[in-house]
Amino acid sequence: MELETSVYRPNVAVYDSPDGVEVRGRYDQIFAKILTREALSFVAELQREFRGHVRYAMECRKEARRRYNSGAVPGFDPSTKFIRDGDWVCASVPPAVADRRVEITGPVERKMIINALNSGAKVFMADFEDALSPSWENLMRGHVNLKDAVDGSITFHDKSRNRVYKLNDQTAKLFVRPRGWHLPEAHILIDGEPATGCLVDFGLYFFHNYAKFRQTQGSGFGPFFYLPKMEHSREAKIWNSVFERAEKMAGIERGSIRATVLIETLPAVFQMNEILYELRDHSVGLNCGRWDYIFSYVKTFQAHPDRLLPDRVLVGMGQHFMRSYSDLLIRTCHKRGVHAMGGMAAQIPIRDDPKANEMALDLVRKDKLREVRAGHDGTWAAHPGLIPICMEAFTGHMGKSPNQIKSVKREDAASITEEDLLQIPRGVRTLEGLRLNTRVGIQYLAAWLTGSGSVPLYNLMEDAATAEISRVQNWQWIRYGVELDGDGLGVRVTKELFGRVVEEEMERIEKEVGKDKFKKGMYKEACKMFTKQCTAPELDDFLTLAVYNHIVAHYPINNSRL
Ligand SMILES: CC(=O)SCCNC(=O)CCNC(=O)[C@H](O)C(C)(C)COP(=O)(O)OP(=O)(O)OC[C@H]1O[C@@H](n2cnc3c(N)ncnc32)[C@H](O)[C@@H]1OP(=O)(O)O
Ligand SMILES: O=CC(=O)O
Ligand SMILES: [Mg+2]
Repeated sequence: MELETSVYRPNVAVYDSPDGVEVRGRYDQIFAKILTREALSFVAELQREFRGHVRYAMECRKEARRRYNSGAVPGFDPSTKFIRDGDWVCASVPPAVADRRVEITGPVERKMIINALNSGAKVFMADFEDALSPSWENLMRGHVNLKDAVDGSITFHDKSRNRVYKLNDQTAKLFVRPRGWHLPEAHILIDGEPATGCLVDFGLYFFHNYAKFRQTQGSGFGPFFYLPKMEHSREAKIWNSVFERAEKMAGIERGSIRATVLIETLPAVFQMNEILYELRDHSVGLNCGRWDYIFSYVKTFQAHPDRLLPDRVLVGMGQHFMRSYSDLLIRTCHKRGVHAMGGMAAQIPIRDDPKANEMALDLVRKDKLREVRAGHDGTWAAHPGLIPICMEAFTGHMGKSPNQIKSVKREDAASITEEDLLQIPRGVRTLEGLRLNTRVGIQYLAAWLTGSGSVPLYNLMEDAATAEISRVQNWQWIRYGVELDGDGLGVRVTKELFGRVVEEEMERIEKEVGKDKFKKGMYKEACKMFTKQCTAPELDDFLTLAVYNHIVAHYPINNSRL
């Protein structure tokens, strides 16, 4: 089926909502097939049952932040030592997803979904999170697209190239990543309050797709999910209860739904066993979400000027704290019988420069070889052009074995300590680092405000997680007036210096994108928001949360901004 959403006509129709549910997003008859009364009732049930737990978990995050801001550092919890020392394992891996050596990721856009499912990767992670700007249109179209993908009818006609896209016979297995616990969905009010974004993403997708998915993709299991940005096992416990609730509603066996949790916050690295334990009947492993992890390192240590990061480009997987995190994740997952997934290299193919392209591909190759040799069971690719390299690295090492869960135990990683996991990354800070953060942060935000959540910038993939690093690093350098020690000039970062950098980088952006695009785009608005966040007295928790209201469009009353 080709997707044709209708043109906006005010006040023509409203969604058939159950009591206490108000849909304030644009009406579209295609969206109405997703926002059915029954599906909305299911989302409302989830919201009513779990909102108190979510609120409490978010309060606990704040409390932890207060402790870190008063000088504490994250560490292993003595009260859950019995879980870390225990001999338990997670439920066995569903055969349909035993082999996940290469997973492609991408936003829930129609053409990309088809391309990703046809890409030759074992898994496609369809993203409502880092790679998606969560506007009403993007979210709802995403649900329509996923429903068509799961029932196999999805097509896309690229009119400019007169090319029709449809699914191959063999496709990747679908995982869906809902938003993090912290993001609201302002277009759906439940009992007068914005719904929890991830419960909307999960609830709508699960409701419409569980039956078909289990028949056609999961061989009796599923649907499958990725769970982002958790900081504590209590958050995993909520997901586990949500899954049980959904299984009950659907009348399917407990343990049908499976999820891989991204370990992408610093506090969560000390909770990996506990997170798997909470989800032990629903787990298919953990993943090294390296970009958010770096962001989280800065955020966690926002009040620790002795733990400043060097230039963003220097904080790679070779840094001791990053290697320790990946090694401990592998050991933990394999001890518990589940996948230890690697992460995303930021390089993407460079079409117009063969030499630069070869260098970029070589960096990806090295990153994937490091992962598979360390014991990871699979990895992420940002672009279909990277799949052959990732496949080659993993298959070259694993051969026909679907994974390394049983073969690589990494007992040596048992000696990894809190100090290893927190070790300050080494490297210098430069003016070019400040400039790059600024240039990338502004352009990413401009894209996000106009509907694109993942973009190519300077031959790298940029999404919400990588943009966060740029933002918080700038904030930290300004806040502590750091010396740009890599330049050898003794220059310190001040608000005035940053102001000049912003001006000059805006000029550069205008030159690079062209006057016309610059004028039509939201660069000036993005610049204002990014500058405000980088110079704020208190660090905002999330870039996308702070600017979310700018993409909220309420209908049918008027197209208001909250
Ligand atoms: C930190 C994290 O959370 S990582 C996970 C979240 N991030 C992501 O998922 C990023 C996914 N990747 C992307 O969005 C894109 O690859 C970008 C933005 C980085 C680059 O996009 P572009 O420059 O437009 O890619 P490019 O023009 O080379 O695309 C070529 C083709 O590949 C397709 N393609 C590119 N990336 C993907 C993808 N991830 N999935 C499916 N298809 C893709 C394009 O649709 C295009 O198809 P076509 O030839 O049929 O028209
Ligand atoms: O979600 C992945 C990450 O690296 O962040
Ligand atoms: Mg992430």
